[in-house]
Amino acid sequence: MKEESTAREARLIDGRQAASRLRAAIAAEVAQLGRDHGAVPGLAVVLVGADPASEVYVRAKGRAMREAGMESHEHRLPADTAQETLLALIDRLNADDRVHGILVQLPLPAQIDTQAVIQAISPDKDVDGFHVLNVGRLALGQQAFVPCTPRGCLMLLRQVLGDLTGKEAVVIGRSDIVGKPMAQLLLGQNCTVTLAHSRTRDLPAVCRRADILVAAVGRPEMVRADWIKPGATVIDVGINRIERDGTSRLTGDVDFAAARGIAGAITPVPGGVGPMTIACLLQNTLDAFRISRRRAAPCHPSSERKPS
Ligand SMILES: Nc1nc2c(c(=O)[nH]1)N[C@@H](CN(C=O)c1ccc(C(=O)N[C@@H](CCC(=O)O)C(=O)O)cc1)CN2
Repeated sequence: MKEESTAREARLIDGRQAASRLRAAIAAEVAQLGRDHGAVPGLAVVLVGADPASEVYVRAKGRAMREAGMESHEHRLPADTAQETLLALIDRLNADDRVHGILVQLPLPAQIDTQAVIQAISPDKDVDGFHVLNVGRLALGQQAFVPCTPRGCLMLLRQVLGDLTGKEAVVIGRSDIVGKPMAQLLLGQNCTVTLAHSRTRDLPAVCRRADILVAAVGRPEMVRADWIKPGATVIDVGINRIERDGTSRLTGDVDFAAARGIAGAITPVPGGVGPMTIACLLQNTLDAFRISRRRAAPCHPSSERKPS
């Protein structure tokens, strides 16, 4: 007789499915905008050099934009592009009315100062949410463009847990792109947040406190099963390509196979957070489009002060 396993397995958080639902809803809104106003949201994606992973992501972004009925303006520059050339392109895109969002694919080649480029993007077109104004607005709890990966993580968490109030959340990794904005978003959801990093003392013990554990360190399978509180929700942001037994495969920052026996719910890699990053880029572009239309709208006569 076949022996039945009694081991409980964590619920799998399907990022592909969630992303595909979000993309379908965005496509429907874009179609409606076209019917009502004859207008199309547009995103400019700038790729400098030919990093193979960046090539894959930029192609995926262009495809997703077109599938949602939006315009994708791709700008590919050689790896030895001078910073002034890139800044001049950003200036042109800032002034282009067909471009509602601007994204410069990271990482950039070493001769370019990444911060100088990001800060040159108009904050109203900063669909990556990396401009200092959007970072500050997020920290103050104001309306801001939120970086796509943490925005996607929060959507998945809300889908699984609903209200996050009072939850203990631990974020491992303090990057500007994921760790820091993720911590801000969780604070905004009334979680008790610990932002842990490579110098955190007794990291496993800190992680074991977490109802919500977000791993964003870029170290393959660093988070072991005994770091996880039973029943916790685990979001794995890591995308690490590793070679094993002569083949290459993607793995996250969490030891998925072992963690699945302890966690309550967990994202896989691939198929978890990654697809949500691109879906949230579409959402941010649609948001940028709406903001630009509100700015351009003439003042409605009925809102003007009437003579007394
Ligand atoms: N300007 C930006 N640069 C970068 C960002 C960003 O948000 N803005 N994030 C990452 C890369 N990234 C988007 O650009 C990204 C990474 C992964 C995925 C994804 O869908 N991953 C798949 C696996 C894909 C594969 O096989 O390699 C998955 O996890 O299922 C999408 C976007 C760095 N740069």
